[in-house]
Amino acid sequence: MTEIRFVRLAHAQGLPAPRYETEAAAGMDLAAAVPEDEPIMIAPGARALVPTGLLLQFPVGFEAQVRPRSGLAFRHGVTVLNAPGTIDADYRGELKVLLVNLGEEDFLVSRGARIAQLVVAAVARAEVTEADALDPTTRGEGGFGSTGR
Ligand SMILES: O=c1ccn([C@H]2C[C@H](O)[C@@H](COP(=O)(O)OP(=O)(O)OP(=O)(O)O)O2)c(=O)[nH]1
Repeated sequence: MTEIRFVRLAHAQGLPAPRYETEAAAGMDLAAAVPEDEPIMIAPGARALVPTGLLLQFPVGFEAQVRPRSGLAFRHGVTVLNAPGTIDADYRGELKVLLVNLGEEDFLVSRGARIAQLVVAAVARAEVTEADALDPTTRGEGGFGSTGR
């Protein structure tokens, strides 16, 4: 199994560590590391960068994706603006979650609220080469609903 190491910054002390909630869950919930007395208010249409107080390390060849939680999206219209957020294997900064409120009411992010989930995934890296032409295919330039017409 891939090891994902994390460091908890001072403002995340006391919050639950990222972990899989069920045996085969794909994502680990991320908790908001905002001060108890300073929740973040996200007005309708507004966005906020929410700290998690976590530094992550995982092997090269993997990424971590920050994805929305469906319950928050369904109940409040709150989602991850840049979903899936990409956490690079060489990033050593704090993991942050960019939330947007697409709902019609203010949304309050309290300390410890589970705001998003983290999915670790293998990534392929490609060697990029420039060419004069590409190999022909049956599809050719067809796209955007071209099949079945
Ligand atoms: O939701 C996110 C997305 C990114 N990051 C961190 C980890 C990632 O490795 C780094 C850079 O992200 P990205 O490549 O998406 O940002 P960019 O806008 O292209 O900035 P940069 O020039 O720093 O790559 O920011 C987060 O903490 N949360």
